[in-house]
Amino acid sequence: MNQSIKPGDNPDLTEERLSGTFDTNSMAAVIYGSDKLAQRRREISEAVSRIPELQDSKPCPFMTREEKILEGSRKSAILNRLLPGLIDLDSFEETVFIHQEVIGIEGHPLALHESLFIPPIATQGTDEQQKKWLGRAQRREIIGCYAQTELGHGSNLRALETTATFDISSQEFILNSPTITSLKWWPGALGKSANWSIVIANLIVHDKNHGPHPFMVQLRDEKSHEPLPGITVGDIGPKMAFNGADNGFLGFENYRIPRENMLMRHSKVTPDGGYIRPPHAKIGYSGMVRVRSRMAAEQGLFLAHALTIAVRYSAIRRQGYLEDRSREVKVLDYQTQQHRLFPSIARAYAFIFCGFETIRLYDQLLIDVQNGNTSGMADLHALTSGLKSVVTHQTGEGIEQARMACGGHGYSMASYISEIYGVAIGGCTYEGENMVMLLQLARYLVKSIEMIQNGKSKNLGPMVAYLAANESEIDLNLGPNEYLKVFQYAARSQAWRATEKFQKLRNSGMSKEQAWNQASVELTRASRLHTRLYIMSTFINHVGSVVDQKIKKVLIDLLNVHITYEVMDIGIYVQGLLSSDQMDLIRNQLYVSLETIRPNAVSLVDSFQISDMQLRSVLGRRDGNVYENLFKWAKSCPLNDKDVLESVTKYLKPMMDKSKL
Ligand SMILES: CCCCCCCCCCCCCCCC(=O)SCCNC(=O)CCNC(=O)[C@H](O)C(C)(C)COP(=O)(O)OP(=O)(O)OC[C@H]1O[C@@H](n2cnc3c(N)ncnc32)[C@H](O)[C@@H]1OP(=O)(O)O
Ligand SMILES: Cc1cc2nc3c(=O)[nH]c(=O)nc-3n(C[C@H](O)[C@H](O)[C@H](O)COP(=O)(O)OP(=O)(O)OC[C@H]3O[C@@H](n4cnc5c(N)ncnc54)[C@H](O)[C@@H]3O)c2cc1C
Repeated sequence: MNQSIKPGDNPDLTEERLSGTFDTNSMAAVIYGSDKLAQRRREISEAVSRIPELQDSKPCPFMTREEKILEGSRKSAILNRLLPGLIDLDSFEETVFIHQEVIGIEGHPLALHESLFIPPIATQGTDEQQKKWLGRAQRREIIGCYAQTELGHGSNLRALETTATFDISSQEFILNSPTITSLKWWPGALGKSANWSIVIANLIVHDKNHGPHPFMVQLRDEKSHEPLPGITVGDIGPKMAFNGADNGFLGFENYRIPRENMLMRHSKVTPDGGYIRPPHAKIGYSGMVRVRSRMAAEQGLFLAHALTIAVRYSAIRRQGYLEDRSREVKVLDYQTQQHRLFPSIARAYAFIFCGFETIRLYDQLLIDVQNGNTSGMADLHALTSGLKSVVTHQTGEGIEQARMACGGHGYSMASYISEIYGVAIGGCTYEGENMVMLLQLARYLVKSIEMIQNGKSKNLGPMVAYLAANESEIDLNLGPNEYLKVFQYAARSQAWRATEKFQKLRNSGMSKEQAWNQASVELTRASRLHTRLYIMSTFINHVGSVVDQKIKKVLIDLLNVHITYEVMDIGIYVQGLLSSDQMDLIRNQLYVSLETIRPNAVSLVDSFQISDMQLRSVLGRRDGNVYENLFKWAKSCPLNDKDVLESVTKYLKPMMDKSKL
């Protein structure tokens, strides 16, 4: 049963919910990993909805940037007081969720505090450093951010210019931004809110540059909040979206911090200027791997937001006719609309399933690394580099399709889809620009193929073992595992094609760097296919593990949408494997699977259980009563406070009065 049905709802939406074949609470439990987690989300939403001071003071699209930051800060402060009674304070998921629910997706002063400031202290700080700062940060006595990117450098960490030079005589590091391009640029919450930051700077000891390292740096006075002497800091201005966050700039001029402020769990500088290397050269990058490992689930949820809006709206929007000329049809009945939306529903589920898997893998890696075992770092770096790139790109595409699926009203901020889009596509850039991260994964794929070429296939990890197989024929009786083989074929042949191109260029005498550059489009294609294969196989495994038969049935239907759509989408890569008859068969299976999933479309998006408060969309309202609320929303727009605006009295009226044309 669909748990969203309530009296007074739009009957078209109720009809859809009654046609669903499964229990949406049970599906939510599968989506969020357990009945308890799904239940906690519902309880938190419910509790928040009963607290008047946590409600939006007005719709976000009617707020200026200053109002958004003020509103985010107001709610953050109230939440900090109320959190102990509302959530499990030890749960990162619940903390993120409640902020999302109460403040929304446009960012807020603490947006980076939990995800990029606290984790490096907890994982890269020594026990004493944790004792000194972790409690203060968790109680929010200080607000932090993560300052790595510079005005002139982001993707290439090795070119960062900020320096932290060790001064033995005073036992301090001296921070400097030697050039305009070395100004830190972009860190969220840095602009106006944070008073502390993790700063990534080149560690220089005895004139030797040891590369980027993390430092705990106080930026502002804890009483006055004024920037401390030697610090230049401010906001970088409005962005495409995410304007509730104050992304900032930061410069240092001979700014001194104690030696104990370098995070020293892994790399160390001793009082006499000795440098102790970390157990793995890239361990300082692990904060980024953590965020990337969470991005698939986050992005899947952004896509889920847009689809909840578009699918619900498509069920109440009537336009045009099919057979019955007496009543217009729901636009959701058009095959084109289904083709536009249903494969994205499948992707949202797939991304969330993958996302919870990579979060689990990261948590395991963290335990391993704390125990001195860094052997899993390269695998997870490669996997999360590809995943963040593919998922953010496809999420952006899916959200834009959802907007177009809502016609004209999709373009209105009342739909809220443009904000969701703007926030989500930030992910194509932050935590590593997508092309750059695809090329990181490509390094791993090329190395794997070189292992096969050197007769060491048995050393390949399970994720790349398929690169050594030799599939040349596929049974026409296509089930999920045959689709997987088709995808393996595509990913394998592209990985070999790209590697061989790189090797050929090398053998022609080209430098490694030039050959890599000349092969890079092919290499990124290989990375995308590898990642899409991983997403598909995780989806198949996840559905296989579901116990509830009604849920399993609909997830198999959704999986059929996914596998047929994905294989059609990569048709060009499987021409050598599949005949045109087989391609036709798959195409027809896709159309059948769209029809099969149609009665469950609304229930599938309802199962994400995104509350109206969190969705902030007039079009996506749970009750489907869109038109009267669109009219209310438009009337409440500040432009309608007066009938005659100054723009008219001051300019247009005099122009019309004087016009001689
Ligand atoms: C609905 C729910 C919403 C929830 C709510 C969300 C709201 C939404 C919030 C928005 C929040 C935004 C938050 C943004 C926060 C930032 O954006 S912070 C800044 C992030 N910046 C980046 O990601 C920079 C990207 N660049 C890099 O990471 C590095 O420069 C690169 C690309 C990895 C290259 O590093 P490099 O040191 O030059 O290394 P390179 O020579 O390429 O490689 C050397 C070896 O190291 C290996 N390696 C590199 N990195 C690693 C690693 N991490 N681990 C292991 N090995 C590694 C390589 O694989 C390579 O191995 P081999 O092939 O040699 O075996
Ligand atoms: C919303 C948002 C929030 C952010 N928050 C933070 C934060 O909190 N803290 C922080 O430190 N930073 C933050 N950032 C910065 C972000 O991490 C960087 O912008 C990102 O890492 C990309 O780096 P870049 O801007 O230097 O891009 P560039 O590297 O300049 O990219 C420009 C183009 O060059 C290409 N390119 C670059 N290098 C290569 C290469 N080696 N091979 C092929 N192509 C290449 C890219 O693919 C891209 O097409 C944020 C950014 C955004 C948008």
